[in-house]
Amino acid sequence: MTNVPNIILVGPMGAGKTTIGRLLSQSLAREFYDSDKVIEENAGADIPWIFDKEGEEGFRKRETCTLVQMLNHQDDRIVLATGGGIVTRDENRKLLCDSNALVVYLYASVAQQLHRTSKSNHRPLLQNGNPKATLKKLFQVRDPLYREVANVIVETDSRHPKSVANKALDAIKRHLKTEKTLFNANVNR
Ligand SMILES: Nc1ncnc2c1ncn2[C@@H]1O[C@H](COP(=O)(O)OP(=O)(O)O)[C@@H](O)[C@H]1O
Ligand SMILES: O=C(O)C1=C[C@@H](OP(=O)(O)O)[C@@H](O)[C@H](O)C1
Ligand SMILES: [Mg+2]
Repeated sequence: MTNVPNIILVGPMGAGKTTIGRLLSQSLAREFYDSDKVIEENAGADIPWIFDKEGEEGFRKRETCTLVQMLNHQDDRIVLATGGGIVTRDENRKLLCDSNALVVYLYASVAQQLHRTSKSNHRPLLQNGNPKATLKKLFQVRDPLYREVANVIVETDSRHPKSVANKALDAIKRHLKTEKTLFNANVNR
């Protein structure tokens, strides 16, 4: 599938962006990047450390720089998994919408987000207070923002990662086919 543009995955914590992104990159024989990992490599420190020393604002600045860096990537087309908060800055949403990338929103219910994030402690926003209430609050604010930037939405609840990756690939192909049909219809008008 050489005609598939850069693929960028957005969605809440625990939607499976990192996991599905890696699987998609293998299916498409592409480089895989995770914006959180790139931020950590650039900073020489992990995300909990960045939140602790620079606050969320410091992390968001680094996240925007990383998004710009990844969108300017000169190599072959890539698959990029983002962090769940990438859509919170207007600037980032504009970057995503103005890019040629195909943006996939991996949807997960709050119950699934909670279940899938409960096994790890590397997400600073879920370390204090009530994780369920936090995820619910974030989802209310962010779900419309994910929808605003997405070309394709893939539901991930009660599915194995491999079937979600296959479902995403099918949805991407369908989207590209529709775009091509619309383009041809306009050209032949
Ligand atoms: N579709 C899925 N079904 C079951 N578990 C999943 C699914 N997608 C991801 N997971 C698991 O959920 C956890 C969080 O996934 P991750 O890819 O880190 O999410 P994100 O990057 O969106 O925060 C991991 O343990 C992963 O193995
Ligand atoms: O939702 C968020 O604001 C965040 C999500 C995390 O990434 P994942 O969505 O991959 O967990 C990471 O970027 C950071 O902890 C903040
Ligand atoms: Mg991730």
